[in-house]
Amino acid sequence: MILEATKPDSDAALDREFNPWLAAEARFNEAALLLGLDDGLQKVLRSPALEMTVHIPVQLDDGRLEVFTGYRVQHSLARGPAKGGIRFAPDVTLDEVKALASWMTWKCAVVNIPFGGGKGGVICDPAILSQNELERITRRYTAELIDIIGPERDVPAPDMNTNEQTMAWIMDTYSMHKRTTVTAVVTGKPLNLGGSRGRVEATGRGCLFVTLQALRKFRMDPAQTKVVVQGFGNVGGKAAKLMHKAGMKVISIIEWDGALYNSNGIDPEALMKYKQATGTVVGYPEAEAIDKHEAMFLECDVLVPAAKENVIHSGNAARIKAKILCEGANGPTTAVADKILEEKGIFVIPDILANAGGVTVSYFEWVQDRQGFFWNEQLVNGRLEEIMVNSFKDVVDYGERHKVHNRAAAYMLALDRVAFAIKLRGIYA
Ligand SMILES: NC(=O)C1=CN([C@@H]2O[C@H](COP(=O)(O)OP(=O)(O)OC[C@H]3O[C@@H](n4cnc5c(N)ncnc54)[C@H](O)[C@@H]3O)[C@@H](O)[C@H]2O)C=CC1
Ligand SMILES: O=C(O)CCC(=O)C(=O)O
Repeated sequence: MILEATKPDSDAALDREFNPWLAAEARFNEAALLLGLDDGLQKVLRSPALEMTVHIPVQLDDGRLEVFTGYRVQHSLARGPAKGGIRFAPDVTLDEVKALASWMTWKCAVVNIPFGGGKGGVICDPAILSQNELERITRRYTAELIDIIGPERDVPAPDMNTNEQTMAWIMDTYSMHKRTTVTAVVTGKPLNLGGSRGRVEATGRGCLFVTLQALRKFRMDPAQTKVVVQGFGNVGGKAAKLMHKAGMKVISIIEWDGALYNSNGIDPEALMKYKQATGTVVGYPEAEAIDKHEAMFLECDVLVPAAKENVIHSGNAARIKAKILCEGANGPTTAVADKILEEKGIFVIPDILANAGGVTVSYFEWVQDRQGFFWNEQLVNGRLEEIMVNSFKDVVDYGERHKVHNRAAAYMLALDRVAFAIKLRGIYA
């Protein structure tokens, strides 16, 4: 929601600013220029390797036949199989999936795991579909992708409105076609179907690890740290829970239908129980209701946008008061807003670093499936912490060395790693 008073000048400017593919390109261009990446490599990295659109006929519960449109984009395979989630939402577009796929390429490179980037989406509204309808959509979508996915090719995972159950259906459909059980075709599966311990909390836990590093850098005490979280789903819900456990005060939670405030801190586990019971955070008795459009601009130390793209834009970035922005969502900040945040001196932990805990534990899941040997949660979390802490240090040190902000540093580091792999493989000769 953009407030009328803060709308950018024209609808065309707004469209440009909010188009995720153009936003991804703007960040790519900035990093490529700073790196002095040659034109040929820029061309290779600029466009996705593969864009697939499928139209999926599915019978609805009432007998009607409906056709749903789905996408899978593989942006780069230079460093390994494509990796990235699948989202179900009514407003999915090919440009959005392309942007998300390219962000996966850079994200996997930032945390230095052996994957390229991919992403998928199906235009549908899970809120009005039954479980049976969702299962039929998922299975038919998977069947259409059979030739392009696989443990060595492209390994999907959950994203918005998809979950362990969706991954189980994908694994089963793929396995039926291959006539053997192939657990490593997707990650984010249920534990007893080849899932990894720690995956459900991994993205939020990764947000915690990088936030703790930022607090340490600025000599801030977690016990004195006030946090605002937007989006109380997988990423935001777990990040809030783990930050609360680490001693921080989660003073506000913002959801699509309302926001909550308590200056003494909200207990995210109690709120999650309330949300599971009622379907909403609205009406939670241990916090006061506040304006959901204003909550992001509260005085706080850490803001965690963990809902969707483009929530921080040219019309509102100047109003952010947080000292640290930990981007749990993909693309929550527009490229134009980057400059405003930089001028304000806000320390941004960019999405391709901040939310990389999810794909990191997905990598661990893929490894465990292929080994047929499963790790305990302590080992998963310990290895995740090591990767997130080292990656934070890599990005921040790189930025300080090259005198660029953290997002540019993360992109430069990632582009450099992917370009190096391309050169080594000799694709670019
Ligand atoms: N699930 C994962 O492992 C990863 C997810 N992400 C990104 O994190 C973001 C959130 O993903 P998940 O938590 O998985 O999705 P989710 O569907 O579990 O949670 C999203 C939450 O945001 C809320 N929300 C939607 N619109 C909102 C609005 N306008 N204001 C406030 N809240 C709103 C929803 O009600 C929901 O509770 C997405 O950008 C996703 O791409 C990034 C890395 C990994
Ligand atoms: O776990 C994965 O493989 C991908 C998660 C994802 O889609 C993301 O990081 O945006």
